[in-house]
Amino acid sequence: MPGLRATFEQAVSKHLSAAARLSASRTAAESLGEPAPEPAVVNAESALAARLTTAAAELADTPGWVRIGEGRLHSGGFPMYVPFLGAAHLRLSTAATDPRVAGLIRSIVLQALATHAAGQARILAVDTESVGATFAPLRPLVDGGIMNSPATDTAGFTAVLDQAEKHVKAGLRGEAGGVLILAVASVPPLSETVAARLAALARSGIQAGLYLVAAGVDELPDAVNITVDDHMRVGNPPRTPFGTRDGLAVPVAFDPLPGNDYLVAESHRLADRARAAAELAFTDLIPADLWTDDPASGLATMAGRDANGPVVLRFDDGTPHWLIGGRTGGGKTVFLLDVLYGLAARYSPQDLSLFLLDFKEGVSFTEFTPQQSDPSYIPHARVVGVESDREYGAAILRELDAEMTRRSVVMKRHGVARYAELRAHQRVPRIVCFIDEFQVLFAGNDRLAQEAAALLENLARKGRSYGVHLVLASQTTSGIEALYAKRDSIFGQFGLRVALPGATSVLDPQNTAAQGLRLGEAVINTDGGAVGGDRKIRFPNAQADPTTLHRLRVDMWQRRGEMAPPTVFYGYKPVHIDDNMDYAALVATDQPEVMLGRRVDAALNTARVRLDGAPGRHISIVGGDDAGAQMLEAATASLARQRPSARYLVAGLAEPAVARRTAALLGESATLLSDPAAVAQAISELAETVGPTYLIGFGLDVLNLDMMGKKAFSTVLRQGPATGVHVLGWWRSLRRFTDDVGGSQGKEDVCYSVVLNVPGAELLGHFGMAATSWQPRPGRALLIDRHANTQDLIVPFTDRDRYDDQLMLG
Ligand SMILES: Nc1ncnc2c1ncn2[C@@H]1O[C@H](COP(=O)(O)OP(=O)(O)OP(=O)(O)O)[C@@H](O)[C@H]1O
Repeated sequence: MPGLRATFEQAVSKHLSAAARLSASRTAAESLGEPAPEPAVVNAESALAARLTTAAAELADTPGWVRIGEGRLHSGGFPMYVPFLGAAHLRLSTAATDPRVAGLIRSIVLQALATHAAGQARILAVDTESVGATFAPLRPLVDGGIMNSPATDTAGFTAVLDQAEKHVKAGLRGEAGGVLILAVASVPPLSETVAARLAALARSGIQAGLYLVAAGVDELPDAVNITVDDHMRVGNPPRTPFGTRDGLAVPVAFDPLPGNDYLVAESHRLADRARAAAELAFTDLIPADLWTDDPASGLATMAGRDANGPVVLRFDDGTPHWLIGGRTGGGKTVFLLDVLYGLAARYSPQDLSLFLLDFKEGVSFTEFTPQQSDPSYIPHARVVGVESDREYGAAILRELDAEMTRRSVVMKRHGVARYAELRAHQRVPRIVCFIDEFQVLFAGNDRLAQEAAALLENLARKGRSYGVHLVLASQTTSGIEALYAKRDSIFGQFGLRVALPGATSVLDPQNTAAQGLRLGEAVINTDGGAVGGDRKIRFPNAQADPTTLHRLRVDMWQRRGEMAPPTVFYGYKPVHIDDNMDYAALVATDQPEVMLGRRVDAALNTARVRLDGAPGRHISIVGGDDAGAQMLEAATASLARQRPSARYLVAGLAEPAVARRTAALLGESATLLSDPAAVAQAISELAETVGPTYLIGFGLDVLNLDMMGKKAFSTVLRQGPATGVHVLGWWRSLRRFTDDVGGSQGKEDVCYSVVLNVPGAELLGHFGMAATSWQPRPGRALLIDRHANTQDLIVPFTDRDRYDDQLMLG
């Protein structure tokens, strides 16, 4: 029987130690009924030995074979290996309540892990009759995430069967990564149902990457049967090269039990190895070729890996929006960089747009904007807002909402209903809008909060059809709960949850998967946070590899073509008129538009108001904040460029230094008046003047005009614009301003007001209801246009130094 001989040789080749090899081969030949090799036939024996040595070397590192003990031959022993992973299950007739069997199971588990590539094999342990004692020395495997906490009761055993079945199902679909070993050290008497489940697992396991080593069970299909009494006997292994019908002819002695220290140390080694293997490098997340993926059916990027392999996160119909939670310092910035670089590398800027908003000092988006020190940036970014105002957030949401409307019009025209179909007609990008500390949008529970909630809800509901995706993140429980409390219906749209260390409420309250997460780990749940839908991943630290990051960014930036840089809003930065492109472009005109600052709208337009001949064309700046003086200076500078030959009367009643600077800027066309009486006199003359003349009033509240003065001022305000006379004045008190314009009768005579640090409630009398939600804050102003009936948040033009000082102090 040459086949039998060959197979036995193969088995033996695996089993023999170098020392035993020659004598074992002689015995092997005997056991096959062949004539024992003549001691004299040294040449033949040497030839066999050489063949065995070669074969053994080839097989030495073959994963899957495990040593169970020492095969006993007449003339000595040899290491006894049996085929396991990749070939068969193992059934031991006695449970691990027999310490020798317990030792064997531990040994098999460790060998199975050791002969597989790190991270490629995992253990599901069951030990109901010894309360898990069999696996106790292997505890580091549990901590390393490659073994479960052993099931010690029937319920636990059932749960393990569920998991094994899940693995088999995934394996049969070709989706399971790695090998799963179901190590049953002991079980309670099996009910018929449970026995049938175990048998079914065994039958389908081998083709699906599940292997059982089961002790104390009566039957197991496709298993190498090992009968235990004084020693072991290896029964007929199925589908293996082991030959005889009765199994292997040699008895097998148990190996001596290794010490606990060895088991613990080996478990640590394997766990560490698995951890190291689970560690992806940032470069593993980035595809070899840039911008080759098609966004039609969704966006996908690799975020990290778990024991089953790489974990890919998607924006698609199943998980159109994501919700991320984690404490400060929990790794959110790093996780986001992984994801955003991953996406940006896969999809071109024509196929993916990024809108990035941050409402508190959190994630910084320097990678997405040109910096002075590094002009390269990720060209997918369309909007970047850092420490943004709620108003800016709402403006961006409105912009996205409008984009959905635009897309819906095109889709209707083509009679299609899905983004993928729209792409067949028009190459519009998918949009990912990331909002950090999104709950700030809802703060205040005012009109703006309601609008933001409604916009978010609409985007969350309809976004998937139009290729618009939201990623909301928060560091606080209350942040996440704010979303839930706002509209339950929004919460449900966030199918993909990412829990980073310290995350509390992104997962279902019953779901404890995020407990004990460490930095660099996250729980990914694609089932809306429900228990059981979790994958615990490790993600690489993008910041640890700045060189690669930079190279990738420069590469993308150089390919950006016509792609314009994003609109950038740094909420904490002052804006200076000298940096404003519109200011730089001003030319002389008799229809001047005075520039006051930057609007907090999606396009971050310059805030400008027209000073033409229509009634009310004056500007009041109201509030004690000395930003008022600086804004007036900037406004005057913008006016001077358009009206270089006009007359300017500069009243320096407050902030005299700024007033002087302003007069100096205007040159010969300016008259600086520092005395209230002189200013009052000038006003009465203005009432008779024909323009173009501008009164630039620093601290008009000082005037305290008498009856005549008030009358003259009213005349200037009411009739001035028609004759080319306009007032640009700063009042440090609202009361003085309303008084100077003649109370409610004069309200309409000044149609533009910029309110600084005057609380909204105080504005009611003069400006009406709409302005009362104004909350004064440094670096912001409310621009009220009475005639257009608008109130808009602006960042007023101020001096650079002032805010630099403040920032340094802060
Ligand atoms: N995957 C990782 N591997 C190793 N270290 C990490 C990983 N992710 C984060 N870290 C470490 O944790 C630190 C904090 O991470 P990160 O800045 O991303 O947190 P954050 O949640 O954004 O914090 P904050 O909101 O306070 O800025 C990083 O500087 C880094 O040292």
